[in-house]
Amino acid sequence: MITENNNLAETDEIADLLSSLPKEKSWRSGYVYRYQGFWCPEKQIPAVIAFQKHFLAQKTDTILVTMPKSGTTWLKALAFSVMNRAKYTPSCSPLNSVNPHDLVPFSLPDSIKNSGCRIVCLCRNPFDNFISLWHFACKARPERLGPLLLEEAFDSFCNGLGGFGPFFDHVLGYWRESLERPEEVLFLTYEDMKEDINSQMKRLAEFLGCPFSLEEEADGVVEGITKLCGFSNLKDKEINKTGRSLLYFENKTLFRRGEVGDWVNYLSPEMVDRLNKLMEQKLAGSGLKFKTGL
Ligand SMILES: Nc1ncnc2c1ncn2[C@@H]1O[C@H](COP(=O)(O)OS(=O)(=O)O)[C@@H](OP(=O)(O)O)[C@H]1O
Repeated sequence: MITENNNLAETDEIADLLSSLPKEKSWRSGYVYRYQGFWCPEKQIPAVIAFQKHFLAQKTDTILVTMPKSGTTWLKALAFSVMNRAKYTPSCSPLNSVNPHDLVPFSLPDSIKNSGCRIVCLCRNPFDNFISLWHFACKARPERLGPLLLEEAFDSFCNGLGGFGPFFDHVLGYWRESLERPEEVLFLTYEDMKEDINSQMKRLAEFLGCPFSLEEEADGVVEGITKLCGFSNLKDKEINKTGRSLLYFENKTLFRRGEVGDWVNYLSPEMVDRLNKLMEQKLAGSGLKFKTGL
């Protein structure tokens, strides 16, 4: 009974909270609400609150932080493989039959900041991140809402919506933390990983406290893991062609092109100009620069 009453009280609290927050139509269905500065889908707000209230981070935890469509699946595969390499060689890795999202769960609350645990943040240039988000939203959007126009989605992305935005607030928050607390926060970019995955993975392993030994390097362990977690290898696994993870997403939607610079095929010169100006303005003085593939 007590639990039931508590649940009812919490439901009322959430309804009150939602009615007090700014809201906008979601790209997919329903609304997104601006909660603690970021745009969240309605159904995820109770989860965020519960997590912030109850999750206690331990110093030994490793937290992966990403914007949706910035390379989460890739980072989960790499971090899992690096940390478990003593247990699994690439040929017997669970990644051969399980999607990375089912090996590394989603998370993030307040105690993390003070726990001294490690945080790995992966970001992607906003041009490609937006295009990847848009493609995904087009697939996930119910048919009854009609097509999600590129122009409409772009405008809303620039206004801070889309994928837990504002994009730049999210990215800059973690960028600044990584400069202030480099032992606790590692900042990676999708573009650097595409350019040289072996050296970025060595940075990751060092940060996670399990650097590759000279012997491992000579034995090709680094290349073995980067190949296992590579786009074409994961994309071709049966589980990622036909399976579902995260309860409802089809795994195949997590693997589209996996390239830097695909946005040139979609954005008009006016859009590019608008996002370039926004990026310059938001990143000014921060020291953060994104490679866009041009
Ligand atoms: N292994 C690997 N290597 C390189 N790139 C990869 C990999 N896995 C997924 N991808 C590309 O990442 C984009 C999906 O982003 P996320 O994994 O963050 O999606 S999600 O937020 O978890 O739903 C999406 O980018 P786009 O192709 O540009 O849409 C995927 O194709």
